[in-house]
Amino acid sequence: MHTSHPLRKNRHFYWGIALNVLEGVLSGSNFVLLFLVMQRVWSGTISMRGILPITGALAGIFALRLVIYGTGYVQAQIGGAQVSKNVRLFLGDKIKRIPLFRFTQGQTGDYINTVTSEVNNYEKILTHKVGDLAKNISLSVMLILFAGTIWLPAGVILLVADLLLIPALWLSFRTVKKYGHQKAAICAENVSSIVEYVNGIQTFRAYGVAGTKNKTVTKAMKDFSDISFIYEAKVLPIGAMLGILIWSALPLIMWSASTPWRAGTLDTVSYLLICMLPLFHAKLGNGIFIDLTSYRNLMISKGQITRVMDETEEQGSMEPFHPSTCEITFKDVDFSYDPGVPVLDKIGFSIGNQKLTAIVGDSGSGKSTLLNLISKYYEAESGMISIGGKAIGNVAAERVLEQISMVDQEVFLFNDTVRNNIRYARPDATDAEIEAACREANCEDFILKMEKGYDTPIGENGNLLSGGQRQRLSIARAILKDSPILLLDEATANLDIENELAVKQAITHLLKEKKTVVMIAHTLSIVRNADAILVVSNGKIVEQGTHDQLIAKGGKYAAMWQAEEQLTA
Ligand SMILES: Nc1ncnc2c1ncn2[C@@H]1O[C@H](COP(=O)(O)OP(=O)(O)OP(=O)(O)O)[C@@H](O)[C@H]1O
Repeated sequence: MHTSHPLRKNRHFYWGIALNVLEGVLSGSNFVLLFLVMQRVWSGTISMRGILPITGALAGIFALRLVIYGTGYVQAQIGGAQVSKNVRLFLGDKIKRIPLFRFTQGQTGDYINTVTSEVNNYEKILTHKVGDLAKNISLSVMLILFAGTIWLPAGVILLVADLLLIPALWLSFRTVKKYGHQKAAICAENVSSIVEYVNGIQTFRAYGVAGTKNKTVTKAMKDFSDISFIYEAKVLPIGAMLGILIWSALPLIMWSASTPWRAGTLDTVSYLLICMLPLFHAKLGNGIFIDLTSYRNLMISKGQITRVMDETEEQGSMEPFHPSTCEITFKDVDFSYDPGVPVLDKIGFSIGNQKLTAIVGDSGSGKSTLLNLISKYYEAESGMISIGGKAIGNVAAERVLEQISMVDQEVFLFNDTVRNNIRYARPDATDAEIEAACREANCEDFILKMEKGYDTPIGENGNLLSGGQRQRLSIARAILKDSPILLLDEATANLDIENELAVKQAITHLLKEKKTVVMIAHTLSIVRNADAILVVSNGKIVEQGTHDQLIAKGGKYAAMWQAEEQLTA
């Protein structure tokens, strides 16, 4: 998709720099003209006719600088915007290939921060910093050369003053290295905590913890301002010391040039001018110091961008994956989210092709983890998972997911119309197909009651809908996708009776088609008619069979069944 590396600078950027250098040189030439005027004033040869060409030249240079500045600015902006557009496109594409589990490891804030702030920072380097540096450095060189031409030692003194930038930058770069990375890490945490706060605002408010949670966000922000303060406090003295040392070129030149001036080998105008130049030169030196320090700081952003660009991508072949059957087999599968804390322990079982298999077990026993592994949300540590006899370890998650529809507790909806939210399941579906799926999923009633029916926007993450309505929309998506495997996390317990019935009816419609269904059941009544039931406990399958077989066995399932019967009696 991208022919060159997205961070590569383009010709607009180089044009921007070249024009900035030219502008710096032209600003320097003002001093030459000033020198000529001062010489004439001093020698008393100033006349209107003599001053006119100089004023004309000054005006000409001013106009030229204006044009060059404008063009350079525009070129740098275009160049920077193009690079940041390419970087953002590249990162967007890249994020698609980063293994899904990375997004649950607190990386989301990091990615958002990289794609937004860090890319902005990098753009700032290209559009402003490098151009400013090019201009200030070329003007500084002009001043040194001009001072040196008038009286060589003055040029040497200014050059030595500029060389002081080397130790000063060495010190400031060390500070940037030490605190800049901390600053970047805290900034990413900041974004994570804000994203979490905004996403969870309803829950936080519902439980009255919006204030407490807000404190977490405020703390994250305070941490950021603290580290920024420490950083500035460390860099500031270096800059101040450098400023004083560069400025000392003024008394030094004034004093050392007074000897040739008194001896008459240096004329008064030259003496005055080389005494004035260090003032401008010192200001430039400080500017260069500040710009290079912040350039180095902004380069941390480039490092962050490169880190995301180089992240390990999802492994697995993108070849089409069409298993002949949809029998799902786990063989000796081990898995842990955190190293050393096993969640699944040498688990093995088979889910029949086009059969309804229910998974039951205690909370935290590993039921959702099984679905996470089938959908390649996570990878097994060892052992083999296969679909239709084909190991999915070597197949890209995208390809495996083409065979799977998921209906789980967390329904993600886009800030778009009802129709488009369903269409994501199958982009080429017709309106009639979408509406049919919604009818099957018991959604039609509430959709048609909405102001614009299927074309009603449902707000960010569908926050204009109830929990049951969201679940039914996710079932409609699964019906529309019509994939051969269906992974279902039945969670109707937190719905009101009306919604629970509507969702259960929708699930019954969903199960009408012959599919391989793996259903996590939180209530056992729903699994009575399953072809097979797997009972999970502590990351192991402890029992399996039909409802009747397991009841007859009188083990864990039978105990769970009895407990539920007593509860509903
Ligand atoms: N992203 C994660 N990171 C670390 N540990 C996790 C993660 N997700 C789940 N776990 C842990 O793995 C274990 C199994 O979790 P899992 O969600 O598979 O259980 P479950 O049987 O589906 O539970 P429930 O019925 O409550 O949904 C639990 O101890 C849980 O704390």
